Amino acid sequence: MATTASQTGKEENKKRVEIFDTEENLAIDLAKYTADLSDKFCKERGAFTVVVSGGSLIKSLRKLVEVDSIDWSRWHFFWVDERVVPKHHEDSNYKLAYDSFLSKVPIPPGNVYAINDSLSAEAAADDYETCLKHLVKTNVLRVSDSTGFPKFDLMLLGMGPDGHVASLFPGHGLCSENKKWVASITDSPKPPSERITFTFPVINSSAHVALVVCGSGKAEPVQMALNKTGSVPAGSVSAEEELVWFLDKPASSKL
Ligand SMILES: O=C(O)[C@H](O)[C@@H](O)[C@H](O)[C@H](O)COP(=O)(O)O
Repeated sequence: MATTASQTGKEENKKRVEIFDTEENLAIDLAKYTADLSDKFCKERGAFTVVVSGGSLIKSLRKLVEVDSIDWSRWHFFWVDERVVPKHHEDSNYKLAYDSFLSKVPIPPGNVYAINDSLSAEAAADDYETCLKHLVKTNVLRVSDSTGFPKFDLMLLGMGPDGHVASLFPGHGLCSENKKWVASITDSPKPPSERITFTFPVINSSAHVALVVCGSGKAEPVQMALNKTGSVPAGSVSAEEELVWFLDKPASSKL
């Protein structure tokens, strides 16, 4: 059972907060939310562009693999950030998503866009950006009319205990990067230190963003992000259609 903040009049334009008694119920609702958007975009444009983070978000996608109605052949799958390690390294977000999700659903392998793991962080970021620009040219990926940045249909993001999203960390200069679509970082405070990450203009040009946050250890940054009582990167996340926060009770305990 979820409590929607919009029922309490807290809804701001294009932002909704859903609070769940358990992570299990959150995962069930997240699967339905994602499947509904997949149906919508597959009907509207014959494709569905989905971006995931690493971390515990992938575990919360487990119920999605049980949804029979999804047309996986239309999915195009991306990462909002990735560690610059070999694809099958234990720190790889590709490996994390493959083992828990991609290996269980029939998304065409050519529609799964992993980084080129033979490149340096900087070259891998440029290479990923080139890949996105090609997908814009071939109309797989839309561009936002208002920002000119790529407009993914759905981003499914986690948030760190310091309020970071993707690999955009508090106080890091990358949080204000407003030209690049994909940037590299070599001093990530969360190991491993070398990563690539989408920038905020790309994240915030998404049609839909789901910020999935569980556990009492994140209650403080959730409160800071939602009540604007402090600046954490997650507080800067927005979406062109709708941003939905999926919280379990412990993560919402300071709201
Ligand atoms: O590559 C990464 O490290 C992730 O993309 C990162 O942004 C993650 O989403 C947060 O750190 C939350 O991770 P947890 O949910 O596991 O705390």
